[in-house]
Amino acid sequence: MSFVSSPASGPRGRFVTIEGIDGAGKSTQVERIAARWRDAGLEVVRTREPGGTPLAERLRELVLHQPMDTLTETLLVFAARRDHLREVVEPALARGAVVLCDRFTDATFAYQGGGRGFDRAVLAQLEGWVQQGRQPDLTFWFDLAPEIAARRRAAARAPDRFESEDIAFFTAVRAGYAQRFDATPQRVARIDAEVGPEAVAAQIDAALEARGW
Ligand SMILES: Nc1ncnc2c1ncn2[C@@H]1O[C@H](COP(=O)(O)OP(=O)(O)OP(=O)(O)O)[C@@H](O)[C@H]1O
Ligand SMILES: Cc1cn([C@H]2C[C@H](O)[C@@H](COP(=O)(O)O)O2)c(=O)[nH]c1=O
Repeated sequence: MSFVSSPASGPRGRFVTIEGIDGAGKSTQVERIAARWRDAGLEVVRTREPGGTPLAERLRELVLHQPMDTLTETLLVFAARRDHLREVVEPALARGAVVLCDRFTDATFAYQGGGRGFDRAVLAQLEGWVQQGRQPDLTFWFDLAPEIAARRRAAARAPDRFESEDIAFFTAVRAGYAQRFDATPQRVARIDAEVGPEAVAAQIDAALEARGW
């Protein structure tokens, strides 16, 4: 397994993202995915959005905990993303690393677009400006019923601004993910996240093996 292409074309890493509603079980799996590539000798950069740089982590604190309107929320997640891309993601991909990122722009389409009802055409414009064409090579979509995710969250931690939202919000976020992924099915591996951690891990392995990764 090598993600590094010939010297003539320069190194090229892989950008892998993990998505799903809060409580889907992403954090539970991420280190296992990273270890798979690390064990194969690859550099793995584990990161997250919003966040991943000192500036973006400060913006994350605001987005998760300060009251604000949806336009402000949207601009802050894209501002955090711009810094993260420039400082972490693009340099790592240029070195030939695997970047494993907990959430990316699909979350903006799902949460701000689906959950908050923000205009998707504006999101698409911001996406173009901020990302200059950068998209994940592979996205794991941890999909499960919002009721199950809510029970998991309630048992795990105190809620932030998003986690305090009701089932209707997370139903809209889930639909937002489904709509977003309809447009790019080839880059998305849907994971049935309602099953136990071992069964989730087996689906991830199968998706990677199906891609020769
Ligand atoms: N497959 C699973 N089956 C049952 N419980 C799970 C499973 N995966 C994770 N959990 C539990 O559910 C809770 C939420 O999991 P986790 O923090 O991994 O979710 P998450 O998707 O990272 O959430 P968030 O996006 O909000 O950070 C934790 O208590 C975790 O132990
Ligand atoms: C990238 C991104 C994230 N969000 C929301 C989704 C989650 O509720 C939080 C991040 O918390 P996590 O525990 O790290 O998953 O932020 C969003 O609304 N829009 C985005 O673009």
